[in-house]
Amino acid sequence: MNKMIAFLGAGSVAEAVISGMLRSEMVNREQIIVTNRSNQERLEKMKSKYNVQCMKDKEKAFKHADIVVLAVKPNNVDESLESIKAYLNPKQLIISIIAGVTTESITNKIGIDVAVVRVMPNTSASIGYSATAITAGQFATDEQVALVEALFKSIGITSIVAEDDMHIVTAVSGSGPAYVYYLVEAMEKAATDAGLDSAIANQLITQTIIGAGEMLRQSGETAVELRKKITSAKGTTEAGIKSLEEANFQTIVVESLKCARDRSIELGKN
Ligand SMILES: NC(=O)C1=CN([C@@H]2O[C@H](COP(=O)(O)OP(=O)(O)OC[C@H]3O[C@@H](n4cnc5c(N)ncnc54)[C@H](O)[C@@H]3O)[C@@H](O)[C@H]2O)C=CC1
Ligand SMILES: O=C(O)[C@@H]1CCC=N1
Repeated sequence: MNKMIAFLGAGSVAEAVISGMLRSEMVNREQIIVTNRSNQERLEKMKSKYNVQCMKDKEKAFKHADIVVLAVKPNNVDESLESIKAYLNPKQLIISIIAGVTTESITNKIGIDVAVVRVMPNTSASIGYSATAITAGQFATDEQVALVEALFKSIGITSIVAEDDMHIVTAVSGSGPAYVYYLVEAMEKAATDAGLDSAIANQLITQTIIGAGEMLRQSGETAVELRKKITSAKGTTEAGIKSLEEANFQTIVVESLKCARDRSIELGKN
């Protein structure tokens, strides 16, 4: 891949995607340009950490880029696109990582018939473990979608989805790692409250999460089947699961993801 990729926004997800792509050697550091609104310190950090091209001059950054990656918060879409749209042209490929905002709305804001492909990766991109959903906008060709797939396959797995499904995808796999970390926080609290050394607790819990993830991937069994194998009659797991059931754990999780999905819909409307 010998294209120039310019990032609008240098936050958490931009860093995860950039570090993952560099790690995979899909692109090299000279192909990556990073811009931000005003945080010079952040650009300097990206420069020193990844040695990518960091610049304030948006004309220089975006005019000659082949691919433009939008990695700003949904509430910064209007002003940030306004600041670069004069430098964009119909031959470029726009990749939007922004939650909620449709490809149509981005095309309209840019004001030219340019290809927009919307993606929803997650922060595990930084180690090549992103789960990325991809959806194509009106002007994106099959070739451009294939290019986006190849780029994001370098940082994990990809799925092509209908644009309307991006809201639930954002709840499930975009925000998903945060729910897992939240569960880990609770497990660590339980372990240390019971007197276990925190470093030992962290090591055991981390490996437990990795092992469970790999079992889901490798065993060919469903989550229910795997759970049942651990749940001995009258045993410890049964006691723990019973307590989760009494607290309506599944309802709570379903409700949480619904809130995240609704928020994605709301972000798109605003
Ligand atoms: N953090 C995550 O795990 C994921 C985030 N996303 C989406 O990615 C986008 C970025 O999220 P984060 O990286 O978490 O946010 P962040 O707040 O860490 O980064 C956003 C960046 O955009 C920059 N920015 C704001 N206005 C700008 C402008 N006018 N010109 C240039 N840069 C500007 C900010 O300075 C900041 O560096 C959001 O739309 C979010 O929905 C998508 C998938 C996962
Ligand atoms: O919290 C957010 O809005 C973004 C979208 C998915 C993950 N983080």
